[in-house]
Amino acid sequence: MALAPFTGAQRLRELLKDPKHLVVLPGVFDGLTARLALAASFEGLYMTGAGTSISTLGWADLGIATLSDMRSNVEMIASLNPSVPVVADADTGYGGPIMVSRTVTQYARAGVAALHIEDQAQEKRCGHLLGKVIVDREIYYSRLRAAVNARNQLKSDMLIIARTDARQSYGFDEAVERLKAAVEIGVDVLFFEALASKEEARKVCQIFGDTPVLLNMVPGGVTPNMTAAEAQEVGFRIMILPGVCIGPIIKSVRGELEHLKQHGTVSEDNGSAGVKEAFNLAGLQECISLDQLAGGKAFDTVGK
Ligand SMILES: C[C@](O)(C(=O)O)[C@H](CC(=O)O)C(=O)O
Repeated sequence: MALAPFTGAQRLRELLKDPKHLVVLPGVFDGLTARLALAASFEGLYMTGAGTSISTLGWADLGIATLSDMRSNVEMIASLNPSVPVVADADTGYGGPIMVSRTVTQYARAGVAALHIEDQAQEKRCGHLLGKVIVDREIYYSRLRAAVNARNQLKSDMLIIARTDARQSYGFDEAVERLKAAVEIGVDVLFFEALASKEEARKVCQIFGDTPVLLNMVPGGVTPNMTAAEAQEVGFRIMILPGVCIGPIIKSVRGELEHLKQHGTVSEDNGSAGVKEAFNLAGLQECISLDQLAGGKAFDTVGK
């Protein structure tokens, strides 16, 4: 709640100045996962669209989440610690250039450090699934131009990331061409979705040299698994792991629910992170201090 000494966008730009540094961003999608990642002191967070769609709407990532669903979620996440950069999924930009412009403006006002816009059609899906429909180059470029123009007009520090999903339908060279045009348009970071091998990954990082390239590490996806050390050695500058929280949550909560159904009570593990720990994780002490500093007495005994 305190004023941030610098914005997330400024911090991300600082981190990207070191060409040898890899910024690792765990995928978060709600207050709890964001708090856990902040407590683990990552340099930044990635707000996954897939996770947001599943957790806030209860539906798969098929272009169902709207600009306002995504903006309200990222605004909440970015507000928890405004100095920590939040890179956010902005899918297709949610429409033509006018909508892309609105998306960029709303994300910038929400405190987002960087957003990515892709070249999938509105009926989009996870970049590692089959049957993706890709829009023509000109439609994609107009999305990116609208994004860069809106950001510049706002005089915002927010970075624009161009994501291409063209690899699957049109091949490696077409995806590279699209990203080359994206650099000309003025984007800051490149996101080559669903790289098919480590060799391809290395080639992309070499082709784009100074322009930072982002790696999307999806377990069980098309891209071979790489550790942070390997990704850094290949030449990536940012690594997002959209599934790092959602997978374990599904597994452990499902197990716990099955236990309750079978035994009529929670498992021994269930209380391992009690309610107090959960509240502490979610800023309990910070809120008590804030109240007391203002002369409030309401929470004096809350922790006793
Ligand atoms: C990066 C991504 O856009 C996301 O929503 O997090 C997804 C991740 C996923 O579906 O696992 C993607 O399209 O890769």
